[in-house]
Amino acid sequence: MKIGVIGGGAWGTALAQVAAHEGRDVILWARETAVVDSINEHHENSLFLAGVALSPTIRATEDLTALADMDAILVVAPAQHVGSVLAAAPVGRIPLVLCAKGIEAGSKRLVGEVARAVHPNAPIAVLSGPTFAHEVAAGLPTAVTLACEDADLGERLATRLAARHFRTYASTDVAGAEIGGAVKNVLAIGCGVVEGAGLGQNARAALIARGFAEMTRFGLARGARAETLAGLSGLGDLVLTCSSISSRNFSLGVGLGRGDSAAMLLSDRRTVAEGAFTAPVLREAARDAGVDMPITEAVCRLLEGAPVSDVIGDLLARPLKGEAG
Ligand SMILES: NC(=O)c1ccc[n+]([C@@H]2O[C@H](COP(=O)([O-])OP(=O)(O)OC[C@H]3O[C@@H](n4cnc5c(N)ncnc54)[C@H](O)[C@@H]3O)[C@@H](O)[C@H]2O)c1
Ligand SMILES: O=P(O)(O)OC[C@H](O)CO
Repeated sequence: MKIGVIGGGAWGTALAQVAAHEGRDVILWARETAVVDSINEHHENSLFLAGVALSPTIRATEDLTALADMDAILVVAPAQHVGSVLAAAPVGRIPLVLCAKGIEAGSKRLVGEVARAVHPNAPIAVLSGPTFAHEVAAGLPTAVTLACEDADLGERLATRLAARHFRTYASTDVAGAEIGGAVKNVLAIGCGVVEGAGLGQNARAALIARGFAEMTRFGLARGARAETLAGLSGLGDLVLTCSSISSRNFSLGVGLGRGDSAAMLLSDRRTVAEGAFTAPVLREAARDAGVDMPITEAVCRLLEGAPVSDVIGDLLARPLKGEAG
């Protein structure tokens, strides 16, 4: 099976490394010449995944047409750029496995909806779950959801993308897999704020549980299945990113919790914290759907510069309600 990867960040590189197991050929498209040169000359992505020795069967390119005869393409550009990058890619009927976690600003579309609009003939799958790139690249045990509406294709992709340390669990709930991954990034910023502001571990656990309630309300309103939201791509990833400073979203929140501005925290990053872009569009999408998402609203206010004490005070001052509400 010939695998193409679009995106030479940490996650695209780690997935290329998984796909290259057993000596399989993989072509990775990156937009940075430095990434292409680093992978081809030194078998390392020194910009985004430094220190990991990559398989020599991974070939990098800046030419999207090199992906024209792939059996599947993993799409690992940041969510806000998937549309523009895919528009330039020769996809046709090649299955696209979407690995970005976010919602497109402006259009409010999930990444799958973006991909379908650009390449209506390409089958769509979503790969998502608790997956820090550096752990996957190091061969540490990891499990993901592989969602595809076409169950047969989903099973084939799940089988072919799995490796000994990389377990894929097939699902047909594409929206559920996407929504879990997009929403958890926003909630992870909130958990980082709790950490940065020193609000304690009780508060963090409460935010994870009530954040999961928000994710579930929004997901069900958008056609996701509850079991997907409670699975690897939803709750599993929420727990991971809300518990570790390795998460870019969590670490952004830590900075906000300490009183730094989002503009300052985002300005010196080469890597992407998807939740910062997803939060405002998720807030809009939730309002459109009539879904109450107070933690998402709070994260938006923090990103917009509201003082931490005001935002936390307002969250705590909300009227008491039943847990199921
Ligand atoms: N890193 C992880 O552990 C991890 C794990 C699972 C999913 N993801 C998801 O994968 C996606 C990619 O994240 P990453 O961690 O690989 O990225 P990264 O933070 O390591 O690198 C940034 C990436 O953004 C790309 N980029 C920047 N500006 C761009 C533009 N204008 N057009 C196209 N691409 C542009 C860069 O080329 C680079 O590939 C995100 O949606 C992320 O949430 C990441
Ligand atoms: O570093 P983050 O916060 O983008 O999280 C990376 C992955 O999404 C974890 O599954």
